[in-house]
Amino acid sequence: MINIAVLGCGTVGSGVVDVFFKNKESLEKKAGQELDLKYILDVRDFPDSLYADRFVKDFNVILNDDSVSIVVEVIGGLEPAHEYTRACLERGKSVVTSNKELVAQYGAELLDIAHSRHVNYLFEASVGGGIPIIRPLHMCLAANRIEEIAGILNGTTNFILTKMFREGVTFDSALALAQKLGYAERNPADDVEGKDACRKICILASLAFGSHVYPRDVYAEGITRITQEDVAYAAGCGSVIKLIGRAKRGVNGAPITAMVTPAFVSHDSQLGNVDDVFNGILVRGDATGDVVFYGKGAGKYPTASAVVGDVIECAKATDTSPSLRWEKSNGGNVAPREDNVTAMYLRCRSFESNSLEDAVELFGKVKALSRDGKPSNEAAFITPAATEREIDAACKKLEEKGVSILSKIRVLDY
Ligand SMILES: NC(=O)C1=CN([C@@H]2O[C@H](COP(=O)(O)OP(=O)(O)OC[C@H]3O[C@@H](n4cnc5c(N)ncnc54)[C@H](OP(=O)(O)O)[C@@H]3O)[C@@H](O)[C@H]2O)C=CC1
Ligand SMILES: N[C@@H](CC=O)C(=O)O
Repeated sequence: MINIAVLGCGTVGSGVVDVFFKNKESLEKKAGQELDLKYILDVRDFPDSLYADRFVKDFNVILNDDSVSIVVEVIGGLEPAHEYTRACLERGKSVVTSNKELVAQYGAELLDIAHSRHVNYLFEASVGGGIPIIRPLHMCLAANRIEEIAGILNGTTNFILTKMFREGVTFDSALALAQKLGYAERNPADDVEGKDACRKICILASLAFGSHVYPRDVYAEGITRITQEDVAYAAGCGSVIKLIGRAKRGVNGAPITAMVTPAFVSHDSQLGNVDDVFNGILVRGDATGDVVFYGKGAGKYPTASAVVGDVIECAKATDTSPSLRWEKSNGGNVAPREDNVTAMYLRCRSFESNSLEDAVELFGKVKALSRDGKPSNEAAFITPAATEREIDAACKKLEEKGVSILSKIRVLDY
């Protein structure tokens, strides 16, 4: 018999409890053992729960019970999740989590502790909600040298963008709905400012490239500045605007490129068709080429599915998974944003000069864009690919000529 404890009974935790009891019989068959969910830890009271007798408020009850060998941490945030996870691993308990903030900050350290105690620290649910991506990366795609990963990694922002620009819902209403549906982070600014997607690309980059990548080193921009006008220009050139997290291996030992930004992607591309709460993650391997993973990226049951899958994996494991690991680093392994090479969409307004003519002069051969109702003093165009340093310098010169830059969005070819 394997005893399990769940820390945190919110959206994901309550989903884990439901899925566990609903599918207990088949989970036991898959694990090859009897399983029980012995404790549920939360700060709140749940007197009406079917499982009220399993609730505890003192973490030490779980830590000190040697019959508990798998702990699910779905409290979220850094503390006390970090302290609890360390303590459990050090006591020889495997830990399963959906907490990407914790993995992105302390993943290398926690994986090292798990290895030293011959237990597992599994976090399939930390990226892509219900989509299998962590295990495919380090197991199914193990034959490959991963060159690049790019994806829509945040369900809340993809849901908001879809609601706003397909259905005309306001930003605030779309966000409120995402919160009601259990998609958003406790602080939804983490979603809309790109921090959540940043944590996820850091986890994927750490695993794919073998050295810990910290969120503080990765440039992240959210969706709050995207306007209806930008969406119209994107549509006019066969594109959609998506929040894309991406990471690319550096050539010949150079630092990796990683960032999270809104981007124009072709409407016909694999990522251009990913809408609502769905996520899509493209992995480029040297043997397999492009593989795309798609599914619900947030929500109670999709996320619980990934968590419970990891619980079964822990129950079956006889030792630590050797391939789920990366080296500790002090950071600094990501190239500065200015080195990134990209084409850029710019929307400008000018009252004094013809901004498009100035743009051509400054950027070279730009692609002019149009939209219905474009004011005569507005210009929108896509620059040729250049480093962001060069684009920043040209934008500065444009502004010196009296042109206001209203929008600046990267153009990607995924
Ligand atoms: N929601 C989603 O779709 C997804 C979430 N995640 C991640 O999963 C984690 C959990 O998310 P989610 O379930 O949405 O968050 P919730 O806020 O819904 O759940 C967290 C639960 O933990 C409780 N809690 C807070 N502090 C403690 C504590 N010290 N001890 C015990 N319990 C505590 C909270 O109680 P109280 O509310 O009273 O503070 C709440 O019930 C986060 O890391 C999140 O980023 C990952 C993938 C998808
Ligand atoms: N807030 C996150 C939840 C899942 O990771 C998201 O919207 O993607």
